[in-house]
Amino acid sequence: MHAHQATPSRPALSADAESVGAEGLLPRLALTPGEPAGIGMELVAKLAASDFAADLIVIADPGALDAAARAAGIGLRIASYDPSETITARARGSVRVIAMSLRAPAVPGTLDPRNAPYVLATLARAADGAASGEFDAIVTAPVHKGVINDAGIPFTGHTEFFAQRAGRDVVMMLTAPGGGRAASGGALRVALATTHLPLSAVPAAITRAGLVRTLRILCDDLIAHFRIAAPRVAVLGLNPHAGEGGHLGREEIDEIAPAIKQLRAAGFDVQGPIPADTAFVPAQLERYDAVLAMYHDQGLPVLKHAGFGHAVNVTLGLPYVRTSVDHGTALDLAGGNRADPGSLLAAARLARDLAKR
Ligand SMILES: NC(=O)C1=CN([C@@H]2O[C@H](COP(=O)(O)OP(=O)(O)OC[C@H]3O[C@@H](n4cnc5c(N)ncnc54)[C@H](O)[C@@H]3O)[C@@H](O)[C@H]2O)C=CC1
Ligand SMILES: NCC(=O)COP(=O)(O)O
Repeated sequence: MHAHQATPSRPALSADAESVGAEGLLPRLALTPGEPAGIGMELVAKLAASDFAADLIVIADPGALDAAARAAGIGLRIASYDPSETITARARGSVRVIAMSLRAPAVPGTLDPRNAPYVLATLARAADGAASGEFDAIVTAPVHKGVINDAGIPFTGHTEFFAQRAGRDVVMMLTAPGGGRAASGGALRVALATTHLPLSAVPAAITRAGLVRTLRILCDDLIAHFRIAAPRVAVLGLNPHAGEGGHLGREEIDEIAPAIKQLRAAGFDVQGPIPADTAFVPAQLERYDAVLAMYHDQGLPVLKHAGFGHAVNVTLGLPYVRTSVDHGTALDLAGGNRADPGSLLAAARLARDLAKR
């Protein structure tokens, strides 16, 4: 059944066929467009208009999705989602939708806290469907963390939301094409020991036990899902010069080095603590498959400098695959058909690849 008709100008079948599964079924990806005042719906429409081979299940308000697509010059074919239906080909521009209703009209560029429960409901539906095996993976477009909190709902990010719902410890890792070790595909991979918390709270959050958990998840995932047989991981220090032997801070001595020692004793090739200011010079990066940064803005500026627009955020440690874009809601671009879908496409590709593995 078509909830919203709109014929794409050229409804060609997907040519991106290498990814079709052994039984000929397309992998089923749950897509959450995120903040309705941002660029998420436009990006989802642009992904749908491409020849990307997957069964795209968009969890969103269908009217708002259609309007955002039209504003970008895309005529989507929006069908209602029936879980019992599987598909072997997707026409360009076609998506299936799990309909959820906005609480207030979506106005590009203007946040409205009344839509926060809607945004979280889309994430919850995606998480529950992925956990039950209904979806092969989740791909998320950006949410606005501030407006969800403005609505009175404590929320720090997708990563923490999915971790809590799944009851798992997770690790945020971003991967950008190029800039990393050639032997493991050349990608620059930056994982974070801490995620969305005030800078003043970071030192107390850097603990030996937490780092051991994070490094185990990171190493295990690099081996199992990224097919790196014996990953080499660089662990950054927290303080300038990795603490300068304790003269510029003790976290390296008290927490970080003992965690590294524990991982090495368990057979993992984990090095550090390495001073963060030189860890990202090309000769250093060539030695490592991933870098563990101690906090968000220690690692992500470098990653985004290297690959903004093509990088992917992946949550390691979940019982299902979840990837996301490398950018935020870009309220300044919303509704203007100026949003680059490169990162969402890369996130969808990685989700599909990881789900196949
Ligand atoms: N995965 C997620 O849900 C993420 C959400 N955010 C949220 O986004 C909000 C806004 O964050 P900002 O720091 O302003 O970063 P932002 O990424 O939204 O914008 C930074 C700059 O990049 C540009 N930009 C972003 N995405 C683009 C795209 N696809 N194509 C072309 N240009 C693009 C924007 O126009 C702006 O100039 C934050 O409040 C945060 O909560 C931020 C990062 C990730
Ligand atoms: N800067 C990365 C970011 O904020 C993404 O967080 P999440 O919403 O994917 O947890």
